[in-house]
Amino acid sequence: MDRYTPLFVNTAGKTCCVIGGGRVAERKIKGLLHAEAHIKVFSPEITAELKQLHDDSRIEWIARSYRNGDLRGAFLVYAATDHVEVNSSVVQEANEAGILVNDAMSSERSAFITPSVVRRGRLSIAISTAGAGPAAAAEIRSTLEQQFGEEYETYIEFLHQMRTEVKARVSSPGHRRVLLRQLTEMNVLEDIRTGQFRWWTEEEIGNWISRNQEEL
Ligand SMILES: C[C@@]1(CC(=O)O)C2=NC(=C\c3[nH]c(c(CCC(=O)O)c3CC(=O)O)Cc3[nH]c(c(CC(=O)O)c3CCC(=O)O)/C=C3\N/C(=C\2)[C@@H](CCC(=O)O)[C@]3(C)CC(=O)O)/[C@H]1CCC(=O)O
Ligand SMILES: NC(=O)c1ccc[n+]([C@@H]2O[C@H](COP(=O)([O-])OP(=O)(O)OC[C@H]3O[C@@H](n4cnc5c(N)ncnc54)[C@H](O)[C@@H]3O)[C@@H](O)[C@H]2O)c1
Repeated sequence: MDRYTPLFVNTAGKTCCVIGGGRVAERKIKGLLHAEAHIKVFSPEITAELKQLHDDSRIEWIARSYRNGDLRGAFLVYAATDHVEVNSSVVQEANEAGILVNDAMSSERSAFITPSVVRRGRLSIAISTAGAGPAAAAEIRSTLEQQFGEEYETYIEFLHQMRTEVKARVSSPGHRRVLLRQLTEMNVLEDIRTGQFRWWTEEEIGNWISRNQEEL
């Protein structure tokens, strides 16, 4: 398969099962933890870092090999063992139960694939090569990380704050659209980069909205 539908899935509080506890499983788990999923790991052994997460009660660990039935109640499933037959059984159970599954050994068997991700607060840029070259995806991530620096976290948070206020205070969709477009035309990113940015108070936001609305 060479064409996929990109999605951003809300996994907060949802049970996600990971079969296997090696380096690859650890990477998938860190991504899931970032998105506040409830993680159940089935694996006889796990990495030191996963052991620490388990000791800190951040993940659930079932310290044994995978058994048919383990996926009951799962929202998403990741097969990340080093045994192709185990991964295939996991995929089969998930498919029969209608649960979306990722097989770290095969994009062909996977219902979804894991992208490489640039994270800047609310901004996520996900990259996939449709399984053709995961290392290339990671390299492209590195390039994009240079282009989209840490300043984007503040920038996007500012836009979010302003958009929330505009939505609350301006009822006309046409006016909202014009105001929101004006926001992206301001030099906020440059101000953040040069250390001149400061957060606006609620009063300042209100004044900006009134001033700009008068001009519409
Ligand atoms: C992006 C990333 C996300 C993540 O895992 O979080 C990810 N792989 C990453 C790294 C990576 N993977 C591999 C290497 C070693 C170098 C090499 O072989 O190239 C490295 C580099 C490294 O480890 O540094 C080997 C590898 N990967 C897969 C196979 C099996 C196969 O292709 O059949 C094999 C061969 C195994 C073997 O030969 O034994 C399969 C998949 N890997 C995917 C994702 C999915 C496709 C993504 C896409 O569409 O591009 C897919 C299909 C399934 C999935 O896992 O969802 C993450 C980078 C994160 C980052 O740094 O940003
Ligand atoms: N998708 C990717 O990003 C990617 C990257 C590199 C490698 N891979 C593939 O993923 C596989 C796993 O890589 P790794 O580096 O994490 O390997 P690893 O050997 O470090 O980890 C394998 C894990 O699977 C567990 N396991 C083995 N049999 C099991 C079973 N029956 N039930 C539950 N858990 C079981 C082991 O205890 C171990 O924790 C590799 O063999 C390779 O084919 C995928």
